[in-house]
Amino acid sequence: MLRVLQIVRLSSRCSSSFVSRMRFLNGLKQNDDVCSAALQDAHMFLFHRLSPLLQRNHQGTFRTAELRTSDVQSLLENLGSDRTLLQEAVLIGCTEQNQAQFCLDIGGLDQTAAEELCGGTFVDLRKSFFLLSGAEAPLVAKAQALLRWHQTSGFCSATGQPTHRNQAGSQRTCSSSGIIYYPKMSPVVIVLVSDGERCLLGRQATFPRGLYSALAGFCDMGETLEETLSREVAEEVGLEVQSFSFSSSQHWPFPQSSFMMACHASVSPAHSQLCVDHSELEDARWFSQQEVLSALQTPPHRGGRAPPSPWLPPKHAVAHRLITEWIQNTRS
Ligand SMILES: NC(=O)C1=CN([C@@H]2O[C@H](COP(=O)(O)OP(=O)(O)OC[C@H]3O[C@@H](n4cnc5c(N)ncnc54)[C@H](O)[C@@H]3O)[C@@H](O)[C@H]2O)C=CC1
Ligand SMILES: [Mg+2]
Repeated sequence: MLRVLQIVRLSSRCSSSFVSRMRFLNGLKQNDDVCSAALQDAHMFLFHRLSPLLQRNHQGTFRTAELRTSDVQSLLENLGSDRTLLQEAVLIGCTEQNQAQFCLDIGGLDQTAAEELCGGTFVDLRKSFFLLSGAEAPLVAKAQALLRWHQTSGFCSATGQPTHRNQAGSQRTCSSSGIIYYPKMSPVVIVLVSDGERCLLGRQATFPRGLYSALAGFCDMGETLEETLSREVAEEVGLEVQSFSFSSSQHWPFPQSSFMMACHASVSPAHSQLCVDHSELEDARWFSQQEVLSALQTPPHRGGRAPPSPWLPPKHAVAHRLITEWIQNTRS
């Protein structure tokens, strides 16, 4: 109990609300009692078999359903589940007012009944990620990644024995060996290559028709960011990078959690002849500023009619940010 009070006092004494929130969250991860107390009055993000619950408002835009712990408790009772399912909730963040945010997957319960009771729909993450705006999309992606990790990490890979989670869901421990497991992400470098005048975009055969994006590749064990970047560009399009700069990063939930590190890179215009590895990319091409600018100005493609060419990644993707930064930098 003393520890609980210390964490609450430590958080509330801090002058910066950001520092206070980070200390509060860290306290919840470290202390199961504090976390259990926070779970009793928290914001809850509901999932059904890893699809988040969304509601449509009067303007036709989508939001995550705003549920509190007490709403979820009533829902579980109405669906004939016992309240202990709530203990499977996973901590994902906290509001500006230091109110904890948790997610919970109720995949074992009746989906249609849950949707009727909540007035919403469970929407596949690939779709919901692009329907949501602002801070909601990354929060839902994070929640789904954590829920998926718990669903696939029930046993220790060294002993085969069950693992048990802490209350926050930030780690799992093997009941036999004591090995601690943490949620896993794969580091990926994504790079927009330019020759000064044009930028290089490529597409995999599995991309939707017309979609071109920046080059991307998983980091090999032991590689630095710059080594991955140079290797991927060499492997995929046969070019040698001269220089690069870091732009920003993003957690990307598809197909599984990746940590995307986004960079700009330049190659010499005298050595810009592409030699595409077609086992990795269906196509890769240089695009002029004008082509990229008009693709950026095309309204989002919603299916039906033919897609624009090139069709660029949506705003939530860090590839979109790289492309808009390149346009700004080359025009200024
Ligand atoms: N957020 C964004 O703007 C964008 C994100 N991406 C993401 O970047 C990621 C990497 O891009 P790719 O060109 O597919 O990578 P890639 O060029 O490294 O090729 C994928 C292949 O790498 C191998 N691989 C090595 N380590 C792996 C790991 N940890 N997980 C899975 N496969 C591994 C597999 O054989 C796989 O088929 C993809 O998951 C994709 O979704 C790609 C473009 C834009
Ligand atoms: Mg690649």
